[in-house]
Amino acid sequence: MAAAAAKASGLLVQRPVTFVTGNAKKLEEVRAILGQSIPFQSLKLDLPELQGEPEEISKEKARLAAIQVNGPVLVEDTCLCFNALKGLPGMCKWFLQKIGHEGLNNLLMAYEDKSAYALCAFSFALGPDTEPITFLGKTLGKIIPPRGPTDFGWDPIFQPDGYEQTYAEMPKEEKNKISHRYKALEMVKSHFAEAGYNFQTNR
Ligand SMILES: O=P(O)(O)OP(=O)(O)OP(=O)(O)OC[C@H]1O[C@@H](n2cnc3c(O)ncnc32)[C@H](O)[C@@H]1O
Ligand SMILES: [Mg+2]
Repeated sequence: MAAAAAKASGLLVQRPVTFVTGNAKKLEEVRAILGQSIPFQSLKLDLPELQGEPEEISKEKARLAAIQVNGPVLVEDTCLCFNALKGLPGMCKWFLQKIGHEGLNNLLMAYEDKSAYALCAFSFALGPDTEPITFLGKTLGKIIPPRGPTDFGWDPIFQPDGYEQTYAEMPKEEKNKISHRYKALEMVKSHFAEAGYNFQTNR
């Protein structure tokens, strides 16, 4: 709706888009994936670790971020989901911090099925008074004992289907071509192109 309105009126949005996250590694990937395609500024803010369905968490993050920024925001919520556990643990930041890579492997010890998926839900809101729109990206893979650098979340224990390397072992450019985040951002890009937003980059 908001997108259609923006297009129909050739809406010039008086503010830049702000990507809100407390996670520097996410920001790095979003920058690399978007390049110059969507100019944005970033704001480091620790939004609450909400519970619920990924799409709903992401939308709520966007609502909270739009209130703080009082302008257009982009946020994302990412989770690692185990098929044997019917999509759990869903993974919030604290869960990973407490249980660690080994704990996550142990969770699956009792199951033969080690398959999993990484799910990324981006949400975009034009401002505090508009309903956020959500874009999902999903990459299938499996959970393995950790391999590779440990600087980004659960990357060392997630091996995408069709690859012999974990996300952590892959060159960044490779991850950014197949990742859950990349797929969701492709949809964000299409939406922005279709809506024809014209964001002002200075206030
Ligand atoms: O401020 P936000 O954007 O919420 O940043 P966050 O670090 O809290 O991020 P999430 O709640 O979306 O993510 C939950 C956990 O998943 C981790 N994570 C997110 N994306 C990841 C990726 O692409 N690879 C590995 N771990 C990731 C992240 O480090 C957290 O520990
Ligand atoms: Mg979070």
